[in-house]
Amino acid sequence: MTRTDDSRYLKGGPVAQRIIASVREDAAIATAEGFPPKLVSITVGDTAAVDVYVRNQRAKAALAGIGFEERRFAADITAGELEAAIHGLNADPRVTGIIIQRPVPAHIPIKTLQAAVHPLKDVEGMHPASIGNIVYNQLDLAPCTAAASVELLKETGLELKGLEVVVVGHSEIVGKPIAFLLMSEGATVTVCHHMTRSLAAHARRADALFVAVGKPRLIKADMVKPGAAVIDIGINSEIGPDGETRIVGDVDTDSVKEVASWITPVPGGVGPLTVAILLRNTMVALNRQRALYRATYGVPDQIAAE
Ligand SMILES: Nc1nc(=O)c2c([nH]1)NC[C@@H]1CN(c3ccc(C(=O)N[C@@H](CCC(=O)O)C(=O)O)cc3)C=[N+]21
Repeated sequence: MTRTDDSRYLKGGPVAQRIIASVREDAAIATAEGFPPKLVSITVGDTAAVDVYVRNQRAKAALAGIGFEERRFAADITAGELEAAIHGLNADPRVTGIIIQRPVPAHIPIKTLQAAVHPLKDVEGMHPASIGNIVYNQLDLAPCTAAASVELLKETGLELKGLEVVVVGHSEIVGKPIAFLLMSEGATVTVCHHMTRSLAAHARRADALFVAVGKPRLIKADMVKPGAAVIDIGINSEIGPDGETRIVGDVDTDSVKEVASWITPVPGGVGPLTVAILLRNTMVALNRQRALYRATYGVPDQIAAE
């Protein structure tokens, strides 16, 4: 079976297209009503790791009718200067959403930057208040990669209530938010990480296995329960047998696909959906800003009725 025809592959592209089409309708209405959505991307220093992501953000934002502006800062900028730039974007009514591309240089504390983004403009869902909302089961604006991964699992049609899920990797931006999203959906979640004693023993019990650690082919066929859904969030570049650089995930896809019932390809799985969710989050942010605007300046019902 060829890679593209195999129905075991859970592809992100079609789901992303659906989301982008619906974002496009909402963005057109908002624009006609005088609230054009706009996303600002911040990259700091060497951006090789995020170039693909930013390129796709720009292309898909254009498709969706969302404005996109990239701000690049030199690696030696201070945290204070960056915070000031973020505060400027917070105060700019033309800016709907701000995304700080990771990683940033080591001398810049990423948490300080994430906390500097106004929660109403936090389209990436990484402000402490946004993460808090996830813990409190308010799920409509979640970190994009985590939300994309969970959305792909839902494409399988598996009942999430009571599902045995294992998440490998406990990063703030992927593993932890996935665990919270799935707990909210009623799944039984086990989170494994570099100190976990027997990764294989845990992984083999999973009906759905999420992997986000950045280790090529960490997950082999004998670590996967037959019939499981495997969501591969890894993005690793390596030199292939042909001498070309290629992107591979954290799962040994060729062997695992013989055991699993569903598996996300890399590329073409979680990645494209991540970008679509970012755009959807931008519309969620815009709607919250508009609600605040209405609450502040809208004509109260009693006066309107007179
Ligand atoms: N604050 C922050 N949030 C992130 O979510 C974040 C980040 N920083 N820094 C970088 C990583 C990487 N990342 C990708 C998302 C989509 C694709 C993507 O669209 N991939 C396509 C590749 C298509 C192509 O090669 O053009 C695919 O998988 O099919 C890639 C990479 C998000 N990240």
